[in-house]
Amino acid sequence: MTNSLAVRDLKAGYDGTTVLDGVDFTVPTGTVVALLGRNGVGKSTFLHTVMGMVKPYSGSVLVDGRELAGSPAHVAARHGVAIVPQGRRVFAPLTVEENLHIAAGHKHGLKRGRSPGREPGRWTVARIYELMPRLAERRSNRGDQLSGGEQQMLAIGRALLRDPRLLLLDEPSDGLAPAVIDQVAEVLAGLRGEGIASVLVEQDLHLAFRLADEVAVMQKGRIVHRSSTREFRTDRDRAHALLGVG
Ligand SMILES: Nc1ncnc2c1ncn2[C@@H]1O[C@H](COP(=O)(O)OP(=O)(O)OP(=O)(O)O)[C@@H](O)[C@H]1O
Repeated sequence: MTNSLAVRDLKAGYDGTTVLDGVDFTVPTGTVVALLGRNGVGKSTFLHTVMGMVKPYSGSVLVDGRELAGSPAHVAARHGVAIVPQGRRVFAPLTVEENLHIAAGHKHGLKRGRSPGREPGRWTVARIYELMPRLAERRSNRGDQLSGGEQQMLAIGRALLRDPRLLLLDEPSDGLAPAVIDQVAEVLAGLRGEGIASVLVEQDLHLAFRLADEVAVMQKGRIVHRSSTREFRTDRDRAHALLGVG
């Protein structure tokens, strides 16, 4: 099986501090891998380093076989990496429609109004509305008039419009009510079959277990456990020891 993402001995941090202390991590093509771990172990830093927002000290980040370690985020974006950041940064003063068209514009070299049709792996604003009808209903609302769940959906829509082959999701459930988490989970589950590999950083274990094929656990900037989701969720003692939860 090929890997969409293969990270080797990645070291990174901020101003000389070490946060990632030799991370080895793979995402087989078309699969979802949940990256779990207690607060502050370096999960967001890992996503930011893969995306090119944090420059690594050393190590390798292969995306579809191409070395991206140390490349800036726009290069990673061009090679099919997209991130849905924690806190779902959408443009507050712009409408849903404008937010989506800006993301789509990046892809089409700012040639607006052209629809590339329904090619597999190609996302259009119309397809985003199909996947998330709630966004279609709210298309004229500004980003800051949306609920947390709607903002999360908009952030997911913006990332998809980059046609990612590797999607980095940073705590999509953060700050959302359980019923809303369910809606977001349904959207993410709907991406199955789209050929997108994902890294899902998530504190909500129910969501992680529902979406992920495999589970990795980070402690102190290293991956200390890797298994199938099925194996991990049935081994409560291990989950408790690694994450401090039952
Ligand atoms: N921009 C930054 N500048 C300096 N230090 C940072 C920065 N971002 C994160 N850190 C530090 O890096 C360490 C790891 O943080 P990170 O956000 O990657 O952890 P995390 O596992 O994602 O935790 P959480 O679930 O709380 O987001 C922490 O000690 C944090 O304070």
